[in-house]
Amino acid sequence: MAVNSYREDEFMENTDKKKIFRRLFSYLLEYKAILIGVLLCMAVTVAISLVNPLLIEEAIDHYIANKDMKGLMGLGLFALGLNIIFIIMVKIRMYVMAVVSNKILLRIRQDLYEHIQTLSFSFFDSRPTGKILARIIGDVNSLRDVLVNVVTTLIPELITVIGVVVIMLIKDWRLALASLSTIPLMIGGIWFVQTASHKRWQIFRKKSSNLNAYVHEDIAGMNVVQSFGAEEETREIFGNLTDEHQQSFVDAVRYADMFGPVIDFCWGIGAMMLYLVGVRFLGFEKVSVGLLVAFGTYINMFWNPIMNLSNFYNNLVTNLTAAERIFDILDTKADIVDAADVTELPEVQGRVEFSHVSFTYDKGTPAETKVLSDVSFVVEPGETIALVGPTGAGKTTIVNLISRFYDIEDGVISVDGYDLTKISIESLRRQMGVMTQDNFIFHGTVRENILYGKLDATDEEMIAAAKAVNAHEFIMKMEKGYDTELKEHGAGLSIGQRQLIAFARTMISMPKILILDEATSSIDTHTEILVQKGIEALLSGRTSFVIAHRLSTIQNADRIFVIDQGCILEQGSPAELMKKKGAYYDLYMAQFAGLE
Ligand SMILES: Nc1ncnc2c1ncn2[C@@H]1O[C@H](COP(=O)(O)OP(=O)(O)OP(=O)(O)O)[C@@H](O)[C@H]1O
Repeated sequence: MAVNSYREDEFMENTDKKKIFRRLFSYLLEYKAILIGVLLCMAVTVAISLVNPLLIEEAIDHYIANKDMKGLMGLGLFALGLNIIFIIMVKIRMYVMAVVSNKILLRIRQDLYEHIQTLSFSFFDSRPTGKILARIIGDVNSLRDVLVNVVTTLIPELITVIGVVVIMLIKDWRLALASLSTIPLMIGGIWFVQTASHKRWQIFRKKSSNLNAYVHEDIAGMNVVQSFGAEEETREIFGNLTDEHQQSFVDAVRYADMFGPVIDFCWGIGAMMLYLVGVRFLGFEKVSVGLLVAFGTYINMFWNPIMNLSNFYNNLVTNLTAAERIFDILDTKADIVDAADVTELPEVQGRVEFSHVSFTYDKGTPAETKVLSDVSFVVEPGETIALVGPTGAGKTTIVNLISRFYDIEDGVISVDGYDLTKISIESLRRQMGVMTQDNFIFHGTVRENILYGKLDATDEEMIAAAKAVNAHEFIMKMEKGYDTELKEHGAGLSIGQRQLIAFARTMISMPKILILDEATSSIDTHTEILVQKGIEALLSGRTSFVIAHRLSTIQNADRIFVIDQGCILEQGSPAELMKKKGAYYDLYMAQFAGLE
């Protein structure tokens, strides 16, 4: 059940922006030593920029007023030297911050990727792949500017602003107050703009995510789209989604772009107040030209960083939603996790027991609509169990529960007497082999795809596994044998060939418990007989569960479970069930009637 698709916006809890910012900042703190170096560079640049207006005041009031050209030249050279140091420091700071921010993005992406690997099936069942990709790629990239600007803008500009205010107050408190009289207006304006734009940036990110989800789904299902000639419909859906995306962007930008004019307005009024108070009320006898010029520079030095800070804030508001979405995933707890006191499952014999197991995918579903209700059975080591029954009966669900891909609501599932919730998931899954109809083939060589089952296997083991499932022959016919490059999803291979490679991958891991969920359905009958022989040889003495709609493939099973509506309707050997003339007999006759 998908809780959201490309049609619906993702639900996000309201988060505390300060907390998100602090958390993002904590990534920076891991580079404390480097950041202290950067801040020292910046302290030098801030100090130089604060001294510059004083040099101008000195030049005007002392050297120019006294026509001291020599002194003026000396001061000019001194200013030049300071400003060369300024440029070098800025370059160093920019380079170091680019390296640090990239390292942090890598780390966040790695954390996100590793965390997603631990999440349970229910997480992936409930959201489209495209939306997950949007968070790993797009949202993480959006954080780059925020991280760099925290250090290069927030800290130095704040220091500059405080420094400027202090110097202005010391030099002339009346001019200082006049220049800064519009600060309350600015705070009110920015608060209004950020509140309005943050909501709209959240909507924009959700719309981007929807678009991503749709494009991903559309490309993955391109063969269906083209074979049903549905290009027109998909174009229309895509068009609607891009319209929504674009509209949400325009909406957000409309508010975000108000940051600049608010600052400009307050800056302009502040400058007017400075000259009004300086010239009109105080007069030239109290305020020297040099002081007024210095104040004119300081007022720019105050509002310029304020403008930069507001741009930073704007950028923060825009991208904080990306951080929210990343932390939302990082905070998603895996449903299926090891309890604190789990033990390692030792090497198993393969006895599987279900005791009064009930299960539903949506917790809290009424008893009568449960996917499995009160299922009990015992499978002895080495037994081959075939699960048959109508579509949606619950066969796949039963085998998924043995691997503990989902947790049950009632009852106990155990392997060799070990309750699955009391043993580590890794030690359980390591001893299991699961093959489904649509086994994934990764981009890489045939060898890499097979070795996925056992990374340290030797070439001999790999060839033995491939031979056992009769994949060796067709692999050797490929251009470069085991070194042939396969495309993503196994494009370029027949479905049967993909399954043979997946079989070899499962075989090489030599599982103690094997699950074949419609695994042989795409192999032609001749190959299937060969594969079956291989499987039988490899798995003699191992427990296996085989789900098959083609009843001809399960005639060698020790027992057949007929599953219907989440219950085991009947069970027994193929011969016993035929004799019983119950549900299995009916299924068998329905498949083979007319063939005899
Ligand atoms: N991930 C899921 N989320 C919610 N419901 C699910 C999920 N997977 C299966 N179901 C539901 O659980 C029921 C049993 O599904 P299951 O896949 O076990 O049937 P099955 O017997 O294996 O069917 P088939 O022979 O078609 O593969 C069905 O009603 C199905 O809709």
